[in-house]
Amino acid sequence: MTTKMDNATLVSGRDHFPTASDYWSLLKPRVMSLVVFTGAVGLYLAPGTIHPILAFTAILCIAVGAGASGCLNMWYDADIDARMKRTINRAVPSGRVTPGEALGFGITLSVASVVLMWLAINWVAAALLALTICFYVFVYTMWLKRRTPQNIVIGGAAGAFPPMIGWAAVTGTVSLESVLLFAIIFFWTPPHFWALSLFTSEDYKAVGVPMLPVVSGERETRKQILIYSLLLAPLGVVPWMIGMTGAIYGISASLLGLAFVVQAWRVWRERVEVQAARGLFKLSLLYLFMIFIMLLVDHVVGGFF
Ligand code: HEM
Ligand SMILES: CC(C)=CCC/C(C)=C/CC/C(C)=C/COP(=O)(O)OP(=O)(O)O
Repeated sequence: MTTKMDNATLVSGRDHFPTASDYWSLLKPRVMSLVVFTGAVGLYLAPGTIHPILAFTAILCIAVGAGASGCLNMWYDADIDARMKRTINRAVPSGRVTPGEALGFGITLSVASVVLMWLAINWVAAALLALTICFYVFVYTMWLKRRTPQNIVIGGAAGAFPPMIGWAAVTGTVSLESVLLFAIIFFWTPPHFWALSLFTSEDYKAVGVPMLPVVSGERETRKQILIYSLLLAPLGVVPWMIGMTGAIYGISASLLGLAFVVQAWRVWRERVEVQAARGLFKLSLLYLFMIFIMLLVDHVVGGFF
């Protein structure tokens, strides 16, 4: 008896058609949820008003554009993802989605998100979204990731744009406040990623990706993590200092910054101890989430006084 799967194999030469969940996984949904959240907060904080349906559309465009760029990243990196423990089960290297399907999906969603942002919102937000997608795909993924240990610092800028996109969706402009939100994520990204790379550097080494611990060693990475954390902590408080937020945010950001520096210091002192690095990676996610939550809370509560 011929089963459904046998028929599929006969027709296509493969034993598995991609499911909706395979396509969903191409959007890197967990990572992108925080990206989209920072974009939504940028939109909410921006001065001015936007119709709720347009606000929803703008956030949807950021989500789809972010997911699409993650998909193109996984299409391009399928060769190295297939040789790393952390990524071997991704949809393309495991064969659940063909490279052609991933490429088509990523391009279609990228173009759709930018065009919709342009038509429904404004050209500044659309241009910033297009720039972000191109930065992640061309500058980070295709150019810097495999060439320099500064890949994260320069290429990581892509992940910092979403609040500026959200802000521009309301105002049609780029302003000091939105650049400040960009800067916070920009300085957050190196410690976020290098903490992780301290305990996954063997993978990167095996596939020849020049992440900082692979090229400059663990000690230098721990030093760089501490330096960026010392820059990030005060930067996180600047929105309060320039009067963009109130004390609720200012005090929260100070405490979060302090916790970040203390953990970065532990990573620096405890050398090969992976627990501290794992702790810093987790704290980095909590830090960024809480910073943006507190921006929201401060804005909402501040509005009552
Ligand atoms: C070049 C910049 C960045 C690099 C290289 C990077 C790298 C990574 C890696 C390798 C992971 C592990 C995820 C996995 O297992 O697939 C991760 C996790 C994560 N990253 Fe980043 N990241 C960057 C920027 C960002 C940005 C800008 C955000 C959000 C604003 C972000 C949010 C997250 C989240 C939420 C997770 C946890 C996902 C989970 O629980 O599986 N990352 N990051
Ligand atoms: C709106 C918009 C377009 C947003 C894009 C946001 C963005 C660039 C986020 C970067 C997030 C990320 C997971 C980078 C890791 O790439 P990697 O290839 O080093 O990680 P991997 O090894 O897990 O694939």
